[in-house]
Amino acid sequence: MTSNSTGTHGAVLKDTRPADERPVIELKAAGKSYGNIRALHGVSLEVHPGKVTCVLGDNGAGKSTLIKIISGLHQHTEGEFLVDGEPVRFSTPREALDKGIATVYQDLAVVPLMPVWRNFFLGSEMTKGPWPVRRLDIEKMKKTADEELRNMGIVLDDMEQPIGTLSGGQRQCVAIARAVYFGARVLILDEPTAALGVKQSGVVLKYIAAAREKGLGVIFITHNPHHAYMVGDHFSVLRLGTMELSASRSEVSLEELTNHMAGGTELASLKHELAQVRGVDVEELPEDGDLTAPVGTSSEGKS
Ligand SMILES: Nc1ncnc2c1ncn2[C@@H]1O[C@H](COP(=O)(O)OP(=O)(O)OP(=O)(O)O)[C@@H](O)[C@H]1O
Repeated sequence: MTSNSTGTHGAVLKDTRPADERPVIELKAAGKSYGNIRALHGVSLEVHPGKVTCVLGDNGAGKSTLIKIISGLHQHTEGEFLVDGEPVRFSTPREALDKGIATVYQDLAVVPLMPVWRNFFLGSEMTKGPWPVRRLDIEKMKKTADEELRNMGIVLDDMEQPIGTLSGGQRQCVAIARAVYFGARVLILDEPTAALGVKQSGVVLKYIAAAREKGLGVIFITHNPHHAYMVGDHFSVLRLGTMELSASRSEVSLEELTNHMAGGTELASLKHELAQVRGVDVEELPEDGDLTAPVGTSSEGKS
């Protein structure tokens, strides 16, 4: 893959790629330390319009730190962060939003007892100023929210119903539709399917695919390689703050991605924990991952 490059004195060289191949967001060997704790190190990642970049990783891998840098909650302490080819360092989430970067967190910024349509416009200019707004405006807002949701495949009977009565998947979709309506170019989705069952995960995944079709760049944070592979164009696996894998769809199969997550990351962490509990070195545990076998033996040949 061709890439932008950095000069010997740290100056950003011009991106020579054709305009339609340039990323909206680019991290180059980026990192973040919290005091002595190095949460992220040497991470490179690109987000392109109309593409879904999946970021996978175990607990503590650095996923939240990565999205906090991009969404303006924290600043990187190493490397570069570029938006539209320009180095940036956001001080607030508002600055990220102004560049069209919207983050949808798992615990949504919605007010459960408020109607769906008001949540859709929550914080927007349309609901600021003296309240109540004119009946006409309310009808217009309801109609707009309804149309925007329908556009992306969610049909609700009543825009007046409290958003808390919707399923978790539908609430995620309202938040995504809201970000799209208010002009997001990049959506950062923080584990949007984590708390959902199969059917609701399907609803959200369909919505992610719809956002992609609309030309948005998406960063999809997830623990689930199957969910990632259903909608992803590129897969980045973080492990202990560094990028363990960065591969496009044609470069990695679902099986390989799953093995990376389950076989590599999870098993390695579990073995590390178990070795600590048993007070032995990791090397002394069975190679084949049979953690029931006695220390210093292999489970092969076990009757
Ligand atoms: N504000 C902070 N101060 C100090 N250390 C932090 C802070 N935030 C995160 N860390 C540390 O940075 C590392 C990466 O954490 P991060 O939350 O980014 O991981 P994660 O992949 O999002 O994990 P999870 O899936 O559990 O949310 C962890 O070791 C964590 O303890």
